Amino acid sequence: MRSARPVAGRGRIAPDCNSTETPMSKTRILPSISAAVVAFVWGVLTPPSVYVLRRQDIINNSSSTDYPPLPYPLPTYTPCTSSNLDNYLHTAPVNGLHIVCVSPLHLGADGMEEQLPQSNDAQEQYATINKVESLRLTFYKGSSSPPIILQEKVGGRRTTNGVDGVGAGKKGADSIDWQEMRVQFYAQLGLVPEGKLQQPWAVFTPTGERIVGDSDLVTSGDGIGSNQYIMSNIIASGMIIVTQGGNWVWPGVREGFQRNVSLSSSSGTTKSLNVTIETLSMKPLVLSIQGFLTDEECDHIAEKAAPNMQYSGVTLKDNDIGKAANNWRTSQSTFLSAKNDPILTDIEHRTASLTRVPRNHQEYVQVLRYGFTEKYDAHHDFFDPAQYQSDPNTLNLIEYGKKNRFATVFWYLTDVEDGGHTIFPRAGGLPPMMNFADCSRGLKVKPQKGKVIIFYSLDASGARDELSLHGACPVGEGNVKWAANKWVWNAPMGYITS
Ligand SMILES: O=C(O)CCC(=O)C(=O)O
Ligand SMILES: [Fe+2]
Repeated sequence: MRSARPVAGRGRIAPDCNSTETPMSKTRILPSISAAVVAFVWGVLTPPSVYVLRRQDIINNSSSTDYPPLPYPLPTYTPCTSSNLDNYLHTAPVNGLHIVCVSPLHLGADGMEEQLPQSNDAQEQYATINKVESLRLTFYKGSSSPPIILQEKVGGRRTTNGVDGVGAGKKGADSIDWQEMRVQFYAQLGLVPEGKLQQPWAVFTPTGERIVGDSDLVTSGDGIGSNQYIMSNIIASGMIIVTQGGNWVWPGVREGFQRNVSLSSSSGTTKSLNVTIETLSMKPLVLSIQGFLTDEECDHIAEKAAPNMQYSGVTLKDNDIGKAANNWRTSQSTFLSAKNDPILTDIEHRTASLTRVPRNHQEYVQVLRYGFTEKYDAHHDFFDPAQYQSDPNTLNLIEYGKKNRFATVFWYLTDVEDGGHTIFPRAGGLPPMMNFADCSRGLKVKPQKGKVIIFYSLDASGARDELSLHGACPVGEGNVKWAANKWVWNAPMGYITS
């Protein structure tokens, strides 16, 4: 069952087509790396330094000037206070999940560096975005604390007299070059670029809105996707999250951790929904959300699927070719398209909002029905290319491993009184199994109508998580379990386009 981790590609860093800077080269990266080493040693040898905020009259000035609004909304400001950080930091490093705190700075009238205000007040935000000349960045590699806190400053563009931010040089968000900041991210967080088997890393707000990805082309001007857009969003957000895998992963924090999250509706037709995401397991990452689906929605899905349910297959691995699927899986299933079905369409949008992964990464929903004794032995939802070497269709689909099922959003459509648990037999790092039908070990999730769980088959770095092994335990007498798989890939797949 085990497989090699995808080898991260080490391609060149694509220069931004519209950048006025020269493409990055080793000569630019090397000083950054030395700076990173110094910063690292500094960070390890000294306690985390708290930047001392110098009061400045800039705060008073900010209301006296009217700054024009930006042509896009800015994210909510999340200050890196210890209580906010508590919602993102882990006691052990998480592979591929990083936190960066961003403080905007400028040189005050006295030539001293000053921290600019950050808040949710629009005028204050615009003032800061117009005045910023450099940033102080605090890196939490692996989103763990303590101890790796590094401080780095990204300077503003060089001005005519060669000093950052002084004289006739540019001010404002556009004076800070995303390309330069990107180099710091590579150096400080140990990121790897997009490669044959690696999706590009990406930057998000703490609520999972994507700001920019490493392979994004930066557009010119000041619209969405421009340098100004990226920097304004990063500054306004205050805290930002970087995932090496390029897709949002809700930080699990610890078992039992609860996070309140607001979900957007599909097209303004339904009201938004507030849910609580609870961490059931850290390894693998399994999250649970009660009341995600209404009873009516659950019934609608099961009724719609019922006429087409079939005892059906699994994608056979090389070693299993010739074997019948009911060796492992005795349930019935069918795929449902949401086309012309406003209820399903709405749930797909809600699922996209819940995962913060766009809807075009989803497969059609696969509805499942288990009668008495029916089950699905432990398996992974990802495809390990090593196990599909004689299946060119699967290999092409997954691009030899660059693309894969990333997360499963599993919808429970009925209550089940006896049996029918979803089981994660390696939860917490338990050893590999000998008997894949063993329902006696690991984390067991009881089916409850309207509840969903999210489990991540790929970790935040994009690597396949062997611990995401899971199965469905046999259903007890007199019970029927209806449920559904909403598989979310790590890249757009073209199944769902509209
Ligand atoms: O029914 C369950 O609880 C899990 C089903 C499953 O893992 C699958 O269909 O891939
Ligand atoms: Fe599964």
